[in-house]
Amino acid sequence: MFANGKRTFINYLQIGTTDEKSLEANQQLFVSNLFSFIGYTITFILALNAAISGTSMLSISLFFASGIFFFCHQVHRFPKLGNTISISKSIVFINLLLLMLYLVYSGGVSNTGPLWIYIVPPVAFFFSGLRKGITGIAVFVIILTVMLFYPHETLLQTTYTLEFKLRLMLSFLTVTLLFGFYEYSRQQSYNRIEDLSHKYEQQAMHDALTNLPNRRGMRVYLNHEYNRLMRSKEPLSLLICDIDYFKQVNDKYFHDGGDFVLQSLSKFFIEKIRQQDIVARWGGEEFLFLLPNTSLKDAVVLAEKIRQQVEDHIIHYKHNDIKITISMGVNEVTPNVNIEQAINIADHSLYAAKKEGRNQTVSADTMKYST
Ligand SMILES: Nc1nc2c(ncn2[C@@H]2O[C@H](COP(=O)(O)OP(=O)(O)OP(=O)(O)O)[C@@H](O)[C@H]2O)c(=O)[nH]1
Repeated sequence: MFANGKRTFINYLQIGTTDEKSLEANQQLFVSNLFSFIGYTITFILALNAAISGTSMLSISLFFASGIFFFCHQVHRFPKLGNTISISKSIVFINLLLLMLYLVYSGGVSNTGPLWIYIVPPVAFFFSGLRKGITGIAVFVIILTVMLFYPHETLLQTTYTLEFKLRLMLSFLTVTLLFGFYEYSRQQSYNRIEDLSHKYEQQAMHDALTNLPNRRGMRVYLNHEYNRLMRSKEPLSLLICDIDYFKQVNDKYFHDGGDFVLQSLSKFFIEKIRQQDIVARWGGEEFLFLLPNTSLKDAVVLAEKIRQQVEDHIIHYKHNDIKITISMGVNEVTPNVNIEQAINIADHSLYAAKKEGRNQTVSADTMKYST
């Protein structure tokens, strides 16, 4: 029973949250709903209290404010209105400021109205962030100062002692400063976490040795280009490349020498491809090229060009001149096969190139293009 009530209440506070929205947006919505809920509940109780005390103007104002807070919660039921989080946050904040100003102006019940103004700084910073929050609070402080210190209290319906007014302003500014500092530290931590998460995401998508995208990173590009192919029907080709007898490079120049060859070959590939092409380290000494807007025929021409240039290229490593060759398998991706099948077909072509004697390109249409 209690658990059911709790679930219903949480569901009520989750009005407007959807799976399509980001976690952060849903969290903001939840807190905004919670704030609206607290806002309309408390103002409603205060309104009743004011009505019982006979302060009808205050009671009407509080009922009105309560209604607006309630609207801010319910507005998320109407997504057609647009960005309901932004609408709700703005209205809640303006409503709160006006209500606080009215409480100071009227004195509220037994002149205790000004005690509520300390709600303003946390709400301002939560809803608007540091900069906009400070601006909102500055506007509030200016209006408040004018109201409180205007000669002969013309702008007040009640009277406060000068001591009270000075202490109210001073304590309000202190609370603002503390919340501002808290918000600043929170934002700094958030930015740091976001930078770190971006950095780790990049690391997870890239190969540490060559700095090329790794399998995981390449999958993102592959899916993106495959989806584009399905929409635009523009040609898309894959080229899979493997270094020949790489084990011998490792045996002769040790693992560091092998690593150096992988690094310089990666740089070499980057120089040879167009800006829209992607090359990834697909395995140990295997590279996968993704060539958008490229037909099978053009991909074979490019593969042959690269293969030839690698053959002619000399890698200088610790006074050694290292020469390597590569084998290539080429395939064009078509809408009737999925990306995995397309890679497999390119892999089979590579296997055929190896079997035929290496240092050559084999196209998926099984034609051999060079020796
Ligand atoms: N230095 C270095 N070597 C690697 C790395 N990843 C894989 N290798 C080596 O690459 C070699 C691949 O050897 P094989 O699969 O026998 O292939 P291969 O010698 O290139 O012969 P073929 O591919 O048949 O032409 C192995 O010795 C692996 O240890 C790496 O990151 N650095």
